[in-house]
Amino acid sequence: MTEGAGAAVAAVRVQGLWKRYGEQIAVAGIDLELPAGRFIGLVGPNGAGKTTTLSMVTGLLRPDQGTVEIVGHDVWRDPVAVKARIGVLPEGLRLFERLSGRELLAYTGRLRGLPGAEVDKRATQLLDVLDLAGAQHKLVVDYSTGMRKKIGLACALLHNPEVLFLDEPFEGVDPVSAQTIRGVLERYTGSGATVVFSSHVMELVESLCDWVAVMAAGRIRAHGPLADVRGSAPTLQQAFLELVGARAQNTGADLDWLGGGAR
Ligand SMILES: Nc1ncnc2c1ncn2[C@@H]1O[C@H](COP(=O)(O)OP(=O)(O)OP(=O)(O)O)[C@@H](O)[C@H]1O
Repeated sequence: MTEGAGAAVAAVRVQGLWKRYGEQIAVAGIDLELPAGRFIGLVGPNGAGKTTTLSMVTGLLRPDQGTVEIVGHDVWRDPVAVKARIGVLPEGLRLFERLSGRELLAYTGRLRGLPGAEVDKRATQLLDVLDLAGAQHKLVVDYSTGMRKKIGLACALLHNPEVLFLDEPFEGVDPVSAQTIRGVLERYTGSGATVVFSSHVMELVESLCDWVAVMAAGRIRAHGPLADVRGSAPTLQQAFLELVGARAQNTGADLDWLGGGAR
């Protein structure tokens, strides 16, 4: 059956995706379809394979096997079309440290092929909204962790992508900056764009996302609208612990020597 004319194209379609590092299987053959226009959380414990998956999905890391399509374009066969449609805030973000925030945005805008005047306008607005206007002429090397995340987000949003990928966007970010980032992302998805972000902070995912995919040991354990994945569990955290298994509930009872004071 062919797709009906009215059928929505998925923001991301992943089929049979594998990645091994030597003996270590980081991503074990995942299939996943992420709907467009949603705020999507990719959650999982440390080492689950989230970063590896996002790196393959955004064309930063070549899979051993499998395909990825972003709004209908193959990431590896049609990289230019894909890169024009996505924004990425990767883990361990590398920035041009010797540029100021304003210069970094100007440079990113020109790389994206935007006219200078449009880049200036958007940069001014983004710097303002993200509360970086006062630091726009400061070198990026002198930015704090939270400021780096915000300027990285501004760079990822500058060309108005259809799908935005964020790897742990709130890590190291203070509550005020987190609220600012959150506001920008909510406005962005409110206009029909898609956000995919990875996190292991369940409360954050639960409060932000309307769609989640749970990953553990390189596999997708559950995916769908937040309410469906949470099921009858009182919180996403509880549902997550049940999904990833009993080991996650180990409370360290064996560490009977631990308690402070030399014994
Ligand atoms: N470059 C690499 N070389 C070898 N092994 C790697 C490499 N990158 C990731 N791995 C392994 O692949 C697995 C998945 O790692 P990945 O970073 O994708 O997980 P994650 O879910 O993003 O974890 P975290 O939440 O801790 O960032 C882990 O077992 C990790 O040790």
